[in-house]
Amino acid sequence: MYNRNNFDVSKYFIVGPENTLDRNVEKIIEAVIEEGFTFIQIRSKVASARELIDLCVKTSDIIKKLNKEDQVSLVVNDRLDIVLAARELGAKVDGIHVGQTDIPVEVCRKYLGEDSVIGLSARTEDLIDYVKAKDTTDIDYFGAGPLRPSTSKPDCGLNDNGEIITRSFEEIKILKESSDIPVVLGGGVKIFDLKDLADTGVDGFFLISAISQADDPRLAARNICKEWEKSIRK
Ligand SMILES: Cc1ncc(COP(=O)(O)OP(=O)(O)O)c(N)n1
Ligand SMILES: Cc1ncsc1CCOP(=O)(O)O
Ligand SMILES: [Mg+2]
Repeated sequence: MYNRNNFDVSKYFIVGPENTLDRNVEKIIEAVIEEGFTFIQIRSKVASARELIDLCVKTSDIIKKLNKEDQVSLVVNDRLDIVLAARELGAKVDGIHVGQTDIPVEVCRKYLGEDSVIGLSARTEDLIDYVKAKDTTDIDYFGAGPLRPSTSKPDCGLNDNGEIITRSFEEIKILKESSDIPVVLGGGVKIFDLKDLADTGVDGFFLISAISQADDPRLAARNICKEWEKSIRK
């Protein structure tokens, strides 16, 4: 029922109510899906559990209404409880995205089941080591980055000295070549990065602000999808 055997991380939009400049989150999600995005992550560090569950149910309804349940996957950032609660209310939430300090992948797999999508993130250089040393059986894709400092996640790429370490396209290419599961890259990604990103061979990009803070999110999503498709075809 969930999309584990059939998901596309190529055009991956992350959003929560704190990202949209007070504009309606569902409307932006609907526009982004209509324009061609293939993967949606609900992520909020401020919304209540009820708000998150409600947003999951509404997003699942949008995907269903657009008849894209097989083409567009929906996951929740960090919150296993929200995935389970939204499913209980009938939403098709395909899985979860977790990072290094979140609920372990094995625990997510146990509660979500074999057909759920589970993404894991870490800094690009840590993932290069991770793929060599660890078992990736329960992980369906890697979220890596950042490419640039991210205003949506200011701690992304922060090292122990308080510096933001961004990743070069060359490192991203090395990660992609060493990984046996899909790699999606994000953190400060803008439309003008897509060609270089596509050239690294990564399976997709993820972003928040390039769409959620754009004057016209629908137009931004359309242009970003077109640019990615053009870039991977070259
Ligand atoms: C696709 C994707 N990649 C990376 C992240 C970051 O996850 P994490 O490091 O756990 O940080 P938070 O997003 O929880 O602040 C992500 N969410 N999605
Ligand atoms: C969730 C997340 N994880 C790593 S960077 C990031 C935020 C990306 O947002 P933006 O595209 O606005 O930099
Ligand atoms: Mg997390």
